Amino acid sequence: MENIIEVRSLAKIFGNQTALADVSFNVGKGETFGFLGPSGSGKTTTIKILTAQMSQTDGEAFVFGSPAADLRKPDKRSKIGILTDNSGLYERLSVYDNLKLYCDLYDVSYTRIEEVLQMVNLEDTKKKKVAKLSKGMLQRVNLARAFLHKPALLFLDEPTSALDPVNTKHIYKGLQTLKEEGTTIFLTTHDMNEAEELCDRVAFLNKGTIQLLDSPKSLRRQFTDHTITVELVDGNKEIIDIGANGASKLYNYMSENKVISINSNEPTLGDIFVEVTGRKLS
Ligand SMILES: Nc1ncnc2c1ncn2[C@@H]1O[C@H](COP(=O)(O)OP(=O)(O)OP(=O)(O)O)[C@@H](O)[C@H]1O
Repeated sequence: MENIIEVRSLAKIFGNQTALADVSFNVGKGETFGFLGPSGSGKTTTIKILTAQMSQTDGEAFVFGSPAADLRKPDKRSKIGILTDNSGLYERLSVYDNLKLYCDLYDVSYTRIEEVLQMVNLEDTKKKKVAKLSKGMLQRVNLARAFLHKPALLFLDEPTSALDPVNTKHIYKGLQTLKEEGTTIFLTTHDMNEAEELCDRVAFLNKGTIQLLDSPKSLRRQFTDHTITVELVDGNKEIIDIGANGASKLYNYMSENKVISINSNEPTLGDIFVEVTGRKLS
C-alpha cells in the first residue's frame, strides 16, 4: 500500500519539555488512522509538524513522499484539509459567505457548499453569522471548511469534542463518505468509541511515545482474557472460559433455561489503553 504519511523517529522538545520523544509510523492511502492519547501526550504537536505549522527537533516526517515542510507551498497545501480549534473564520460573515470565500480560495464550485453543509448537519444554519454560532456549530463549520475542497489527506484534531451525540453520529457518517471517496484521514481523539467507529488502525500515544499500534480488532483480540460473562436467573453472574470446558458449562446452564444474558468480556480500547499505559484517557 502506498504511504501518504511516513514518520521516522520524530522528536519535539520545547525548552526542557519533551512533547514527542521518538515517534515512528506510516499512514497508508485511504486509511483512517487514529492517534489516541490523553491531554498533553503530543497529538496536536504531531499534527502541527505534519502540516508544516511547526518544525521538529529531530527525526523525519514525510507527507505525499516529500518533507512535511513542503506543505507550505500552495500547490501542495491544497491537497490537505485541517481541522484545528483555531478557527480562521470571519465572525461578521454568515456561515455560507465564509464557505464561499474558501470556495474562491480553492477554486471550488459554490454547489459544493450545500454538500458539505449537509454532511455536517448545518443546512438550516447557513445564514447565521459566525459570531452567533454555538461552540458545536462552530466546530461543524470548521469541519465543513476542512473538507470543502475534497483534500486527499484530512487532519482532524478532536473533530467531535464539542458535539452532542446526534451531531457526532452525523459527522461519523460524513467521514465514512469521505473515506469511501478515498480520502486519507489522520485523526486525533481521546474518545475511544470514536476510534472504534472510524479508525482502521490506532496508535496509543503516551508521554510522547507510541506504545501500541494496530487495528482496533487486533488489539481487542490481543488483550482478551478469552472469557464471557453469563448472567443467571438467580441473579448470579458467572465468568466462563470460551474453551471446551466453558462450552459444556454454558450448554448445561442453557439447557436448564438458567441463562438471562451472555456478554463478551473483550476489552474496549479504553480498557487496553489503561492496561498498557497505566493512565486514563480523560
Ligand atoms: N508551543 C509550545 N510551547 C511549549 N510547550 C508546548 C507547546 N506546545 C505544546 N507544548 C507541550 O507539549 C506537550 C504536548 O502538547 P500537545 O498539545 O501536543 O498535546 P495533546 O496530546 O494535543 O493534548 P490535548 O489533548 O490537551 O490537546 C504538552 O506538555 C504541552 O504543554
